[in-house]
Amino acid sequence: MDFMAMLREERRKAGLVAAAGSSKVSDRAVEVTAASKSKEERAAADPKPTETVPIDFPPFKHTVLAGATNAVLARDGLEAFRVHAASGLRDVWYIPNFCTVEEHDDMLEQTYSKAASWKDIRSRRLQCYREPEMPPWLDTLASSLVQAGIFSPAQRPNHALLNEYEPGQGILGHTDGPVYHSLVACISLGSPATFRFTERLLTDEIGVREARELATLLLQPRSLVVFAADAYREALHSVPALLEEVVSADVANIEAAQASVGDRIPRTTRVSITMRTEVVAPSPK
Ligand SMILES: O=C(O)CCC(=O)C(=O)O
Ligand SMILES: [Fe+2]
Repeated sequence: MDFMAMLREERRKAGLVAAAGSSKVSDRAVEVTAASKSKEERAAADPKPTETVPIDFPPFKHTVLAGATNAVLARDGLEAFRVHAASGLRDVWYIPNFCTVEEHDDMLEQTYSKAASWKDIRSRRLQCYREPEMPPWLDTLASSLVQAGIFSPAQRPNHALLNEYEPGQGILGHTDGPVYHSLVACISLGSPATFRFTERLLTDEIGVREARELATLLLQPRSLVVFAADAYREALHSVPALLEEVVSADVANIEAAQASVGDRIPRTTRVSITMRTEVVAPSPK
């Protein structure tokens, strides 16, 4: 498929992704709901919580992620990791080495374990989990994000979305929407990739003028990117569909990502884990 056709396809699919991201029940919950329909009907008068099915992931070897920068994070808070974008875009943080190599490999092993349930879309593959059906390893990640002070205990992430991108795949500019609190943390596994913020145009500006680029980041494996507030609400974020990254001078986190202008980095498979907090807890059906 040529690049323009791929973009058209991605645009068509973006609606489906948004729908998948905002649906109130996971695939597993749907299966459980369908299988126990008559039981549910009987239980209509009996407001017992719906039974959940344990997800049989292999044991996760870590109780908390212990990457080298976490000590700095615990001592100084997120401020030390703020991305200073020339556009003035605030509320984006880049944390290199958020997990160790061993933790990274363990998370990839969990991602590809037999218990994982993938949803295929044309432009990439997804796994989507939400409490109370979060696999133990993603629960550990949620705890680590609270321990690191990124999420407050009251807004512990209750939703995990895994995206797998093959070389040449990406995600078009989008916002994550009001379904979640306006704070996202995304850990990268496997390939490095560019992550870009662009201006969110008003309806009457679309097609009239080009959206401004607000910040380009290079996300290295084992890093965590966090964004919130205006970067969440007023900017679109995307991962360009590339076969190779060419690092330019406007990469806002070039030092923290330990890259140099002109570096060419071929894309391999990348898995991202996006952790968010749904505003309203899913109500048992
Ligand atoms: O893969 C990424 O880094 C971003 C994923 C993303 O934006 C999303 O799932 O909403
Ligand atoms: Fe997103």
